[in-house]
Amino acid sequence: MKIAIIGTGNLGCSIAKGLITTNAITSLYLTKRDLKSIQEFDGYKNVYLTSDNKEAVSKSDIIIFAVQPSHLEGILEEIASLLTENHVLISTITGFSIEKIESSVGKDQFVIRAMPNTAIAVGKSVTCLCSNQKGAERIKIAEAIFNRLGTSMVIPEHLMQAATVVCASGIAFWMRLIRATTQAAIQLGFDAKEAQELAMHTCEGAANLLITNGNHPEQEIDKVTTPKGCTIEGLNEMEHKGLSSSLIHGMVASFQKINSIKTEQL
Ligand SMILES: NC(=O)C1=CN([C@@H]2O[C@H](COP(=O)(O)OP(=O)(O)OC[C@H]3O[C@@H](n4cnc5c(N)ncnc54)[C@H](O)[C@@H]3O)[C@@H](O)[C@H]2O)C=CC1
Ligand SMILES: O=C(O)[C@@H]1CCC=N1
Repeated sequence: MKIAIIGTGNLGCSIAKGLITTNAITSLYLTKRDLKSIQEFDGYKNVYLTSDNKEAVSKSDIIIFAVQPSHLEGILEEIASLLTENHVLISTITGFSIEKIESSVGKDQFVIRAMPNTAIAVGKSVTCLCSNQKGAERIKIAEAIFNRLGTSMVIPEHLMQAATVVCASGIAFWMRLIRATTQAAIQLGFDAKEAQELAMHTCEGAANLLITNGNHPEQEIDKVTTPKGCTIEGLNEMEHKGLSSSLIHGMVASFQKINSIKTEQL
């Protein structure tokens, strides 16, 4: 696959790492206005760094956009005349609708929106996908790319903002939970390195139990909570202090922020 990433910042670098380590490319063009911060990719076979978006587009078939929302429209205008019937356009841009992309490139291009997360760098992203009518013919290609880099789910476009909160911002939310459990483990006697190792592997184990067994979290909780034991004591104290409620409130606030940015700035 001849892939270009337009805007190699935090997410673009994560996607590039995932694509390179899984050997998923025939060629990979990485663009950024200032190439200094992406020199780590220089020297990889078939990987090209350029600040020329037009060159990247004309030499690639699959174009992944990973710039800030305010930059996308200008870039689409810049490259629109170079697009052919073969190009598949994949936008990871938060809050930028298919309709708005089509207003720059037309309805006859394959347009796909993808919402991955930074775990794509290690092949563990869950990526939500949707497409325009034409793009439905190429959604399998997008699924193939993102399934190599984790898992994917095709969803209706109206759920893309929610997917951003749950999956993309979700990485930051889970990091905070891991950090908090690490801090607790230090207070309970482990050194910082051991504490983080215990916290992150416990988190991985919990997620894998659900992924492998397909159970509801409460079924797994029931296996751990000895009556009158320490687990239920801790869980109930966390709930008295609002653990579930604060997570839900935080995610709803995040969702409201995306929707307000959409109407104010795009
Ligand atoms: N960071 C994340 O975890 C996720 C981000 N997103 C979305 O991905 C997009 C990028 O996010 P980040 O990587 O965090 O932002 P970022 O600011 O780290 O990266 C954007 C990059 O685009 C480059 N850029 C700006 N104008 C350009 C141009 N004309 N040509 C080429 N490159 C240009 C910038 O130099 C920068 O490196 C955003 O729209 C965000 O909503 C989506 C899912 C997850
Ligand atoms: O925080 C943000 O607005 C972007 C979207 C999802 C991850 N980063």
